[in-house]
Amino acid sequence: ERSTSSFSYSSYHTLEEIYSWIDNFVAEHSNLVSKIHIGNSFENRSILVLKFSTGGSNRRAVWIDTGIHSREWITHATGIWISKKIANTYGKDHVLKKILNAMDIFIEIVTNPDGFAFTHSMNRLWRKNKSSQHGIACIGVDLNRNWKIGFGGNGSNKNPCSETYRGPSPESEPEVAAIVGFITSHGNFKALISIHSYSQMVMYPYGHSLEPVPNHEELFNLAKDTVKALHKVHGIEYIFGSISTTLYTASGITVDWAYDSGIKYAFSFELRDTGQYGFLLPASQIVPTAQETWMAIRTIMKHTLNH
Ligand SMILES: O=C(NO)N[C@H](Cc1ccccc1)C(=O)O
Ligand SMILES: [Zn+2]
Repeated sequence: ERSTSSFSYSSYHTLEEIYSWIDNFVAEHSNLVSKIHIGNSFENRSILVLKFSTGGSNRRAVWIDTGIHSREWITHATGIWISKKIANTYGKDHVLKKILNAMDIFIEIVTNPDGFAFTHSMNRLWRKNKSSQHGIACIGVDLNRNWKIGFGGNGSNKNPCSETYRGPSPESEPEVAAIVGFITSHGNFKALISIHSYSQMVMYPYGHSLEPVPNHEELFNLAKDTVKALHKVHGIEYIFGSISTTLYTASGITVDWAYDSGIKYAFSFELRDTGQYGFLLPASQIVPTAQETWMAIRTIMKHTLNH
């Protein structure tokens, strides 16, 4: 379509529809939003990031990624809705105004484009990317096991047929290498939120070890405030804590790399629901889920701004 006004924020969309929405959205909000191409996927699709900035140069930055696991469709839909929310309200939401006067926000909506296309074409429950290796029959690497901190540890799998296959080496996957390159060369990211579904959780490092991170008390309290802000919107209950103690050991994950790279406010969300629909969350829950997730993200950004 020519504009985002005909785009339904309460529906799930294909890769093509999301990419054309991105172009329309940037065109309609060019004073605040720009599109950055940070790399290409294994199957050579563009990897795109939205940058929200009111000026300055190399300001402190917040990173948000959705869709690293392609079947988690509620996360892409949430990323789209939140992008529109930021553009629509940064002039009147005083907290958001303060955040954007001092920091930039980067949102990568389709973090695993090849896998996402595959969930529309062949397999709705595909999780991994679509990389292949000569002589190996099974396809795809779990992009939440390919990061270099903790790579190869317990909680990741060396079998290419596994859903948590870590890949041949750290950052072997272009979808991961693109983010590592971008965040590392930028050098001023202060917070990262990697968004998954489902289980309704707000979690922080480490996933690869039971050892608490140095600022674990601060992260515990911030996670508590975050789930409280989320609950206030529609009464949805989230649990929170470190990944390894709240869920299980997971190695080579996004937030452990981010934390180890100096991003002290690194979180992973698991959105709705708790298993009734799981990855097949009805489209009727997109807007409510995005509304409550926005208040959670806003809480973390506000804390980052003030610390
Ligand atoms: O896959 C999902 N949820 O979609 N989550 C689990 C647990 C998790 C979540 C966040 C960070 C690390 C680990 C996973 O195995 O990756
Ligand atoms: Zn996931």
